[in-house]
Amino acid sequence: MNILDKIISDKRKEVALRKQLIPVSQLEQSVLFDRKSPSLAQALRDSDTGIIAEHKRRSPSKQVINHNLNVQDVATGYESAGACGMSVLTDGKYFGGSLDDLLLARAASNFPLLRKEFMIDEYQILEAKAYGADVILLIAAVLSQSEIRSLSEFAKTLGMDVLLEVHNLEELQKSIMPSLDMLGVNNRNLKTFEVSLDISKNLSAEIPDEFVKVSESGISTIEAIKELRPFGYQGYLIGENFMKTDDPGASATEFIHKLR
Ligand SMILES: O=P(O)(O)OC[C@@H](O)[C@@H](O)c1c[nH]c2ccccc12
Repeated sequence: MNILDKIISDKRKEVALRKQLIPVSQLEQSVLFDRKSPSLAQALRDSDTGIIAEHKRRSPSKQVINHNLNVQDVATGYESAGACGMSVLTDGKYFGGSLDDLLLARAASNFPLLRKEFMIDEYQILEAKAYGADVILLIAAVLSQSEIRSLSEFAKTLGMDVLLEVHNLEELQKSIMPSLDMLGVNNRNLKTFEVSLDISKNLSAEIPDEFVKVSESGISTIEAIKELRPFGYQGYLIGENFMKTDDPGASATEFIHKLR
């Protein structure tokens, strides 16, 4: 079993338990449930820098990235840096995150928040909304075409944006559908952890223009973004490069300033 299969098999068990713990009716009572979600796709279209900054304490590929930060400080730091939005890892077992991280980020900021999670069930989308997310991630490598369709259409009924992540042409071709807002190309292979910006470069021409193109993972320099821009990318998802520092907000501020 590769790491992605393992994560998904654990996730199925986790979601089954969560459903028993907190019923949907309770999620729907969250004061955040009726909040209007700002659009990350629109923020990226309107931006000349396009940074989505991520909160990630650890990962299966890098082990510990940073365990000494306060997620609220990171959120305010990223927002004042001029990031278009923030991605908050909520998986606990492999990434050290939680839904409480999302809630705290929400309490500290007003910009679009992405729930970074391995989504397999509508229940997780309801959780995302209830804990203050505006955007969900769907990973084509672990979902069938009909699952992508039903999950993305469900998110749209809640007024959320959908970022669909692919890593190869086959995943992209099965996924293109009108209920998606952004197409993200993950430069990291989630099965082997190998990273290459060529993945974004090679797939860009196959992404229809109506979707905002996002390049994800392994981006740590201004040069990388300048290389990717001519391929039509308007969004850049950056985690480790900011999170490995003592002050991710300050690091994002400097990065975004240099991009302008
Ligand atoms: O830390 P990086 O290399 O800048 O990567 C950020 C983000 O793209 C990465 O965390 C990510 C992309 N897709 C994912 C899916 C699940 C978990 C994590 C991810």
